[in-house]
Amino acid sequence: MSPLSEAYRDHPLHLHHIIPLDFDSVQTVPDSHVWPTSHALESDDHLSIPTVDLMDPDAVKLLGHACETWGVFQVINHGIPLDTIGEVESEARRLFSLPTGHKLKALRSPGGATGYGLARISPFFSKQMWHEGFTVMGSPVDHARELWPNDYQRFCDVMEDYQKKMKELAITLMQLILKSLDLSEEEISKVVSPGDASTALQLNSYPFCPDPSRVMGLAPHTDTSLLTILHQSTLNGLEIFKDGVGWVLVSPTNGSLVVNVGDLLHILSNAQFPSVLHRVVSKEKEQRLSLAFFYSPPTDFHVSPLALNPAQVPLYRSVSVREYIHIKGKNLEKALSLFRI
Ligand SMILES: C=C1C[C@]23C[C@H]1CC[C@H]2[C@@]12CCC[C@@](C)(C(=O)O1)[C@H]2[C@@H]3C(=O)O
Ligand SMILES: O=C(O)CCC(=O)C(=O)O
Ligand SMILES: [Fe+2]
Repeated sequence: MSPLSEAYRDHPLHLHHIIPLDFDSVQTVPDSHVWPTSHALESDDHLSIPTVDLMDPDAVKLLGHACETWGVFQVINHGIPLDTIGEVESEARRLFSLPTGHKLKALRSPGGATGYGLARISPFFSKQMWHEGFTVMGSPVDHARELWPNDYQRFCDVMEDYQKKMKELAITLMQLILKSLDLSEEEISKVVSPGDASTALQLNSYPFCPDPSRVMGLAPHTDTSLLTILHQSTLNGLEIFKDGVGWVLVSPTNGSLVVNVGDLLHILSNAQFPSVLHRVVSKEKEQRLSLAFFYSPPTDFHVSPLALNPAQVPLYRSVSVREYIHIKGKNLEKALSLFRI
């Protein structure tokens, strides 16, 4: 078991917060999944998040500016081949296309972090989300064997290769972003070391829905990471919350990746790079897929505000990644404020 999985073992969830609906068997949206409908109306699709070209000689400055003003940006020229993304998507589609009863063979265990199930944030909401996920931390072989006893190798190879490439990209992005904060090479290498990091890959599926305006794909949340690298398939649905504006749609563009600041970078940057609240609401009935890769320091790493100039005071106290996960599991969006000095 990876140290990151262990960090999630402390608060086992009830099975009804893990087992998704049998989406194939319903013709109408059950009451358990009906959310107040106002959310379907309020997004702004005229504004768009910044795009950063990783090959741009000014990438450091552009990334710093994007993190400061939006907390989220699209990255292009990121070096991840389109074929690689396509393969992961196709394996994810193969998994989510299995009959519900079959997918339940790989159900996340109550104290576990990996496998098939509802989003971890489910217990915080009285209505269920129109969502199913599959969480991978390193090798998915145990769960893949449960799904395909004789044919799991390809799934594992594709998921492991993607995590390796995503980790390299996450490290590159983190190094550039921390450079924009004026951190020294030495400080940067303490936060970002290729050898050890906590990472997770989340395959998200928002199944076909007879009435998309009444459901919530993924409820508003910030990620518990330094940063998250997201690939969305062709369908709209992701929205981010921008202060003074409201919900802003983030449309998928072919081959680009969405990067967002998570809570741990929020703390590390002393709130200069705020973590961004986001959600998934779709207007389409069709199934939507996304792939989210979460990058964090090792679980025993202590995160605290860095690179403060003499005029700045730290706004957050030091917290280990493990403790932050623990507090977030109990308090969700209040977690950050609990570490405020
Ligand atoms: C490494 C991570 C990050 C997790 C928990 C664990 C594995 C699954 C991730 C997600 C994916 C879906 C949204 C989220 C909010 C959720 O419910 O599960 C994420 C959560 C977090 O960012 O806190
Ligand atoms: O599906 C999406 O576009 C967003 C997924 C997400 O926010 C997550 O997995 O944390
Ligand atoms: Fe997220």
